[in-house]
Amino acid sequence: MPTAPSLRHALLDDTAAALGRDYLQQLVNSLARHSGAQLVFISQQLPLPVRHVAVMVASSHRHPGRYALAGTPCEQVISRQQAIVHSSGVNRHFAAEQDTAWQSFAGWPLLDKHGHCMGHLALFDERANLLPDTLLQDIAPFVTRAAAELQRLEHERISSSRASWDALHSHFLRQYIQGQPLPTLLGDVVGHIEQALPGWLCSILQVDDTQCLRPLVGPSLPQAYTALIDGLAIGPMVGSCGAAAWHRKRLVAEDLQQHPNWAPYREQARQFALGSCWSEPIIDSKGKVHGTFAVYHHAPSAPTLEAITVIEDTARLLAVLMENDANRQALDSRTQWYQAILQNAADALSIIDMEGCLLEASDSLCKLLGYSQAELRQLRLWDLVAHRSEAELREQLQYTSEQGETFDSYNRTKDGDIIEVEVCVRRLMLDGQPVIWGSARDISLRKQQERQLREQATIDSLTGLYNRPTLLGQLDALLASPSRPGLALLMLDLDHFKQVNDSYGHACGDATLAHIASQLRQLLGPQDCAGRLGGEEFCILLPGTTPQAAQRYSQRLLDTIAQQPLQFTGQTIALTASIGLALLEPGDDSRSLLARADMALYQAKHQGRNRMVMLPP
Ligand SMILES: Nc1nc2c(ncn2[C@@H]2O[C@H](COP(=O)(O)OP(=O)(O)OP(=O)(O)O)[C@@H](O)[C@H]2O)c(=O)[nH]1
Repeated sequence: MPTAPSLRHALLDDTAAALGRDYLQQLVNSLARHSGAQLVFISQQLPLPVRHVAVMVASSHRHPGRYALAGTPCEQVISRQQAIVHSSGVNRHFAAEQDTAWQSFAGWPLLDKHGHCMGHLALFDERANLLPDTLLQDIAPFVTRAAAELQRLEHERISSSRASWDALHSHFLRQYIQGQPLPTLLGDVVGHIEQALPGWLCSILQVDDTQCLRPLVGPSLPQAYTALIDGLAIGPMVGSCGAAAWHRKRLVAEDLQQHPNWAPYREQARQFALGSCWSEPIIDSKGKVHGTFAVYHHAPSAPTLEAITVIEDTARLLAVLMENDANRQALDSRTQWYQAILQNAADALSIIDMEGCLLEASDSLCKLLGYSQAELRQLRLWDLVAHRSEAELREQLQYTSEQGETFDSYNRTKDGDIIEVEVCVRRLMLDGQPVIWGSARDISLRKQQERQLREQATIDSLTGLYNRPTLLGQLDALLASPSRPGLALLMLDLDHFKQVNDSYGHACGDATLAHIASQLRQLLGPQDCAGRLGGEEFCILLPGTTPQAAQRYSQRLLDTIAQQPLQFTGQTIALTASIGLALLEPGDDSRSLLARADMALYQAKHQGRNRMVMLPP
C-alpha cells in the first residue's frame, strides 16, 4: 500500500484525463491497484425494488452484480450516508446466511447535490488490516468527484430519456389535435408508460364535479380494485390519489401497509397485492384539478428522481389533454347551442362581413327570402335589400355600432316580392374580423294590420267614406289653414230612411247608405271630401268653392239620388235626400259652421224634403 500522498497522486495520475463512466472505471482500477484490495466497485441504487444496488464499474469480476443491501455492510453506508471502514472481521457484518471470507471493507456513500444517495464506492479484501487509517481522508476528493460523475451520467440518462418522453408527449398532443378521442389517448399514454417501465401499474382518475374520484384508465389494476375507488370522495387522508387531489400535491406512499392514509384500505391493498402508490395531481393551467395520475407497484417501493420526472411530465401532459378536452367539450356544446339558435330561431338571423357576403344564415332567413343556404351564400346584402343602394348599405355596414340599432327595412325575396322587415343589427368581432350580426323579422302582416287598424279608425266601414271624427278633423284642418279658402259644408240626410228599413229590412237600409255614398263619391272633386256623420246623415266639404258652385253641386247630388234609385234584390227603391248648405263666413269655427248647416237641413226637411236650403250668413 503506498503512503497517503502517493495514493492520492497515483489516483490523480490515473484518473486525470478520464470523464464519466471512464473516470469511475479508472478510479476503481487505480484504487484496486494501489491499495492492493481484491475488489473495488462503484454501485448505483436501483429504482426498484427499494434497497437494491447494481454494480456499475468494478476492478474485478468477483463483484456481486445486483444485490440486496440488507445484511451487508453496504446497507449502513447507504442508509446512514456515512463512510465506514472495517479493517478486519467485516464478514461478521454480513447476515448470517451470507457466507463470506471478506475481512477488510471500506465504503463511501455517493451523494448528489441534494444529499440523496445515488450509490456507493466499496473496497473489499479477504486480508485483515490491509487498509490504512488515513484512507477515508485520502480518498475523500475522489469520492466527491465520483459522485459528481455519477450525477452527470444520471442527468445525461434522464435528459436523454426525457427527450424521448418529450417526443412521446408531442406525439400524443398531435394525436389529440388530429381528433383522437381523449379516452383512447389516455389509454395509449398509460400503455406506453407501462411498456417502457416494467412493473409500473398506472392509473388515471378523474375528479368529477362532486369532488369524487372516477377511474378513467387503469389497464393493469384489478377491476375489482378500480371499482372500489369509483365514487370515493377526495380528502386529506384518502389513500394516495384522494389526498393528492385534495392537497393538490404529490403523495408518495412507499409502503401501503405502513402509510397512515392507507390504514382503512390495507386489507384491500394486501388482497390485490399492491405494495406502493405514488400519486400526482393533474392540475391545469388555471389551477383546476382534473384528476390524478398514479403509479402502483406490487412491492413497497420509493420513486427515484427519474421516476418522479416521468410522473410529473405525464401529469403535465394529462393536464394539457384534459384541459383542452374540457374546453373542446364546452366549445362543442356552445357551438351546438349556437347552431340550435341559428336553425330554430323564429327571427331570420345572419352574419354578414364588411363586403356584404353572408357568412351564416339561419333556416328561417332562407324561408323568409325563399333561397337555399347555398344560394344565399352566393348573394350580397344589396341583392336582398330593396329600396336602398349598394353604396348606402356599404356605408351602413361600416357605421353599425357594437351597441346595435333597430329599424324597419324592405327585403326582396327570390320571387321578387318585397316584404317589410324589422331589422336589428350589431357589430361583432369574428376570428379577429369585424362582422355584422343581423336579425330580421317579417313585419308585413303587422304593417298590414296597422294599416287596417288605421283605416278602421278613420273610415266608416259601411260606406267607405270618412267616419265622423276623421271628417271633423278634416274640417278643423281646413279651418286652421292660414289662407282659409272659401269652404262650403253640406249636411245631407236621406228622407224617410226609416221607411226603407221598415219596408225592405235593415240589409236594404245598409245597401241604401252604401249606394248614396257611392253616388256621393262619384261627384266629389279632387279637393273635396265626404264622411258619414252617423245614421243616414252625411257631410261633404267643398274647399275653394263659391256659393253658386256649391249650390249647383248640391242640386246635382239631389238629382242624382232621386234619378238613380237603388236596385235591391230585384226591387227598385226610390230615394231622395235633403241638404243643408253653409258657407264659411269670417269668424266661423267648425261649430258655428256645422250648426248653420244643421239648421239649413232642418229647414229643408221642414219645407218638404228633397231640396237644398242655404241659410244667409
Ligand atoms: N239600415 C240602417 N239603418 C240605420 C243605420 N243608422 C241609423 N239607421 C236607421 O235610420 C233611421 C233614421 O230614422 P229617422 O231619424 O226617423 O229619419 P228618417 O226616417 O229618414 O226621417 P227623416 O230624416 O225625417 O226624413 C232609423 O230607423 C235608424 O234605425 C244604419 O247604419 N243602417
